[in-house]
Amino acid sequence: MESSSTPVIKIQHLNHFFGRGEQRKQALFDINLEINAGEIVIMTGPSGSGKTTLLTLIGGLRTVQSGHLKFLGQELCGASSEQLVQVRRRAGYIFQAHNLHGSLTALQNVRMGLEIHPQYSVAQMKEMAINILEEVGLGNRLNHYPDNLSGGQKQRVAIARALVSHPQLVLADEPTAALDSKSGRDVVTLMQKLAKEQGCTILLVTHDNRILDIADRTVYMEDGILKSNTMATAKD
Ligand SMILES: Nc1ncnc2c1ncn2[C@@H]1O[C@H](COP(=O)(O)OP(=O)(O)OP(=O)(O)O)[C@@H](O)[C@H]1O
Repeated sequence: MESSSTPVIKIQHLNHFFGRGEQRKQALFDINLEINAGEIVIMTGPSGSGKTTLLTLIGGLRTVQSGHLKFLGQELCGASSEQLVQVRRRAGYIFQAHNLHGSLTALQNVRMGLEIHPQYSVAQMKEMAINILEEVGLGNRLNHYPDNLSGGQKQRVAIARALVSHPQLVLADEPTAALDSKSGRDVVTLMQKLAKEQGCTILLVTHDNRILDIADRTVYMEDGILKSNTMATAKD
């Protein structure tokens, strides 16, 4: 068991490269970052600055090549594929394009978020999926297919799917990009509320200046370098 003071994420001297030979290009340069349990951290920065690369490395979706990246004490540099699978089970993901399955209902999409967790029975999975869909305000849309939901509703299904298994870390990449201002705000407020209730940590990449105030801390990336790491001013 890791102690409660172990950061959820601890990154030291992380570098990342794409391509080989003459095409080889460095995308991340000596990244150092710690994220603590329960924090909401927003990552901003221009297009191409390395935000998605960093997010996918943290989530075990890409191989860590150089430096140290610990997820709940587990070193991901040199981790086996089985260890990476374990990491992915402990994180929830929300992307800009919600990535819902069009042929599955809202309820079935959310239940999928539990299918990699063998400890739950079919009945438990259904109950947990219904409960979280009710929490995100979609209790009356359980059997709707994504095509019959608005953008904001689809993103709420994606949030429900990411959070249904109570992950310790939620990684969100531009979750409001496809939404109008009001829906975008509603979606992040909901993420914030659920994360606080579940005690989970959120790392959210965004260009959306309207939602920066939900962060406990903002980190800024530029040209593959983590340029600033600022605590938010105290919220009332
Ligand atoms: N699969 C890849 N192969 C080669 N280069 C890549 C790959 N993915 C990203 N890159 C390069 O790495 C750099 C960082 O890209 P990344 O997608 O992480 O930036 P970003 O900050 O998330 O950008 P955006 O805000 O546009 O999503 C860019 O120069 C990009 O072209």
